[in-house]
Amino acid sequence: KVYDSASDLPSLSFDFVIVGGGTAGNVVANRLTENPDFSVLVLEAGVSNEGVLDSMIPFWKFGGNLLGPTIYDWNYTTTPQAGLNDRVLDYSRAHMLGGCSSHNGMFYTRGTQDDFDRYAKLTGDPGWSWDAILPYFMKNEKWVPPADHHDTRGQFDPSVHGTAGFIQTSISGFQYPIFQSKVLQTTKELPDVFPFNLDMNSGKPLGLGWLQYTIGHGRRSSSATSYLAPEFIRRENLHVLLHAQVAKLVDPRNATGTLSFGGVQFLQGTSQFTATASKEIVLSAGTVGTPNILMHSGVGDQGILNALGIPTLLHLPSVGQNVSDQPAFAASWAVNFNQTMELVTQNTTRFNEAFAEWNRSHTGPLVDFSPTYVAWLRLDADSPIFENHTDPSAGLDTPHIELAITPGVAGFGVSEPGHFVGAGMALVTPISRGSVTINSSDPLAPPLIDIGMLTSDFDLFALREALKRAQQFFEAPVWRDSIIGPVQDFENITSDALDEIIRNTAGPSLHLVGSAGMSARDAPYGVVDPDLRVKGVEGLRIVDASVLPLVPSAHTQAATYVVAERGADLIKQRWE
Ligand SMILES: Cc1cc2nc3c(=O)[nH]c(=O)nc-3n(C[C@H](O)[C@H](O)[C@H](O)COP(=O)(O)OP(=O)(O)OC[C@H]3O[C@@H](n4cnc5c(N)ncnc54)[C@H](O)[C@@H]3O)c2cc1C
Repeated sequence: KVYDSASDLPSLSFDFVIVGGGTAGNVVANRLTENPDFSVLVLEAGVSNEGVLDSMIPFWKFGGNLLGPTIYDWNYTTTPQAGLNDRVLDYSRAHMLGGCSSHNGMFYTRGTQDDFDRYAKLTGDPGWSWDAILPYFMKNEKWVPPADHHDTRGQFDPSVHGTAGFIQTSISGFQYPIFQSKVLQTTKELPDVFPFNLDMNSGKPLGLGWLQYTIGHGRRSSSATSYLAPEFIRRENLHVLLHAQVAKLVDPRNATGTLSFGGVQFLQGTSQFTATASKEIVLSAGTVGTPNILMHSGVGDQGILNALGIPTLLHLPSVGQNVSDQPAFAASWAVNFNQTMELVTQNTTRFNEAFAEWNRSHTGPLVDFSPTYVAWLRLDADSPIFENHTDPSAGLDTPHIELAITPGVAGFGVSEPGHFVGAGMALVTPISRGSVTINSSDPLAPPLIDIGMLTSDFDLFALREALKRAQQFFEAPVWRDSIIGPVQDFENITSDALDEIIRNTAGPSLHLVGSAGMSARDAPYGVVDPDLRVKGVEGLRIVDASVLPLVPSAHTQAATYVVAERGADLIKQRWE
């Protein structure tokens, strides 16, 4: 059941308390309550996703309405980013059931075999390898036909997808035929740079292929709509409390010589409550929320905690450190055909028609976030940057660069009239690192989010290369008759001027990971062991994107879902 008020809960004592009803937390809640003997409380600070149209309609303009400042977002900002000319950026984290899966861009990209094999190596646990994790991708996924039921043969590889899982995935369900044929023709004209890849979720994504989304039947599929669907939320042993912000873990004990916590303190309005877990507390508050709670509970770097007068219960200096996100920017080109997203974004009548169609049948131009192909590319092996930097990618089948090719303006900042094609460019293997830390002893004060963006010259170099590849893409012969010109002239500027443009316009992909990274059991760094148990604490696990020690070369929700599916299995193995 979902509750709005703590006073309606049947009790404040459960077997498991999960902090955060987000992308990962709801997976764990569902899986644990498959066992009728386990009682579970989920504490979610945010609001319900129920009936929130902006969360249901995939088209980017709707999800965009949920980003800050709104009640659906924590409305965080970063610290001034030195690599971005000291700009302070909005840093969105969802404040609603389903977490970021309720308001993200829905790209469904798993990362590479190399990424997961590297997690296995770093943790010393083969259970995190690609082969061991693949069944969890399958368990999470329910592949469905696109909204328009077009023939998808040759657009994906069914053998690498799950059809009986929870999160619905599909290919774009609205067609832009001129754009599509040109994109596919480009893979034929420039096969060395942009070879066609049938399925970017096979573990080997290099090349260009059809993007897959966490969208089913024209609607967003989130951890809230799936793992907390009515048939699950009905379970007698599952309790989800909204508007419940966890302040810290309380009632520390040391009876067995190892630290444990008796309860979780949370606030609803001005009232304070403590929920207890007889088996385990699971932190699933995300890469920003989880380290924040740990530090306010006295688990973190002693120096930071001492300075704020927070008693250190466990000196764990890696808490909140080593975070990374993928820097991104965008470029667009004006075109002379009108089959682009601007058909609806720049024409109110058509937009209203599309909205009416979506309401009627969940079909039409609003069924995709921004119908897209993605090219996953490596930097040239002989790039001069490798003279000073070791390749940060996990292996030779892992991309450095992502180009999201869209039938419309990319970056969403351009409002001039016309029709466009665009490239969203990201560096998916950043070297720059940042931190999530605190500068107040008040658990309700926002944490300090320093994403360290573009502090490595490797990252800047890679973004410059990404732009070159995007230019190369739209210079292929097939585009010649249709490109009118770039929205921003990157051709006739110096490389210093280009760096300035990047530093002034690049932003985060919002794929933050690493603030509670997993490491090998005996490693002198890291926050959780390969079983996701907080090192040095009994009865406390972390199951969310914060445990990924390095960002996968992809968008991060799919990796978060498999962390959650495996995390739930690890917890069950301990208690069943
Ligand atoms: C705008 C945006 C677009 C994105 N686009 C994509 C995309 O297209 N594809 C993709 O793969 N990834 C995307 N991502 C990233 C991806 O969504 C996240 O990596 C992933 O969802 C993180 O899951 P999580 O479970 O770690 O955290 P979350 O989903 O953020 O869940 C954490 C939950 O904990 C709650 N919480 C936090 N603190 C507390 C507290 N103190 N007490 C109680 N509850 C608390 C939060 O309200 C939230 O519901 C995007 C992210 C954003 C923000």
